Amino acid sequence: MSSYQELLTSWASKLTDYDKQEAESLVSWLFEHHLGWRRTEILNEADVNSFPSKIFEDLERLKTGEPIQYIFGKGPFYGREFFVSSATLIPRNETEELVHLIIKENRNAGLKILDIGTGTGCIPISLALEMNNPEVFAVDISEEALLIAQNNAVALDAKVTFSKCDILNQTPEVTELDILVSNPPYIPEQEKTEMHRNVLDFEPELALFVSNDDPLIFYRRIAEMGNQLLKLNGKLYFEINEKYGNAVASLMQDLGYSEVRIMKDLNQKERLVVGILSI
Ligand SMILES: C[S@@+](CC[C@H](N)C(=O)[O-])C[C@H]1O[C@@H](n2cnc3c(N)ncnc32)[C@H](O)[C@@H]1O
Repeated sequence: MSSYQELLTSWASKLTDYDKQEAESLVSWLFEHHLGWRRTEILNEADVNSFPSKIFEDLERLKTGEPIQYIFGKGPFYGREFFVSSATLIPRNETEELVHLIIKENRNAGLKILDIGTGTGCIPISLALEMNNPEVFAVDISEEALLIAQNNAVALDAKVTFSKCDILNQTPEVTELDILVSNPPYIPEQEKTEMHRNVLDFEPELALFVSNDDPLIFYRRIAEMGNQLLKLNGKLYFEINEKYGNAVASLMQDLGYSEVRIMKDLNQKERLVVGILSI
């Protein structure tokens, strides 16, 4: 028999890819998922022999650096659980901030919105459920991702129209938009070497990387498309690589967007750029 804290410490020490705090948080998530234990509960003793075998399998997967969201097949975003798969990015906290900003700044009813590169559908589904009766569309190049996004919309009872579109070569068939939003791939290939292996080995390359030669390719293409797809005074919201705030902002200004703002996330990193189409 071991105490909760002893087990937590001993299992966390096996997750050598993570710092102590991260590892303990992952193990406490494992305990909650498989055993219904909450971290706040004080358990005097636990009999490891009574644990379901799945928890040991999942611990082995965690040890390889596999993100816990892929192991469980779901992850939290803006107060809801979203299915994830190896074809989708795991929704991030920065993206919750993007969603929060859009909700806060757009209170009118019936706004027409398009999300480009939707992944799990976390952005359009959250907007569909939190905003005032919007009409929401979303596209992605990946059919597997679109299937997951569609499942999320059904499970969460959100009305979103999904379609397949390669936005580097096609234009979505949705016009007169009030809001265009995207968190596109934005990591130059050269940054791979600096990345943690739980991202590199498990998250889809298609969702993450752009060529070193043209890291802003998605931003330029989407901002250009915004000229056709947005209404006059429609808004473009981007999540960005913190290194490219000024470059994305000036590209937007050149393409006819005004009141362009670069905004910081809670970690004080430049993560969002917003502009209004004014030509
Ligand atoms: C950084 S992920 C963002 C996923 C999701 N919006 C989120 O914030 O969690 C970028 C998404 O863009 C999609 N994507 C990549 N290339 C694309 C293309 N040419 N056309 C459309 N979508 C693309 C990927 O499949 C991926 O789902």
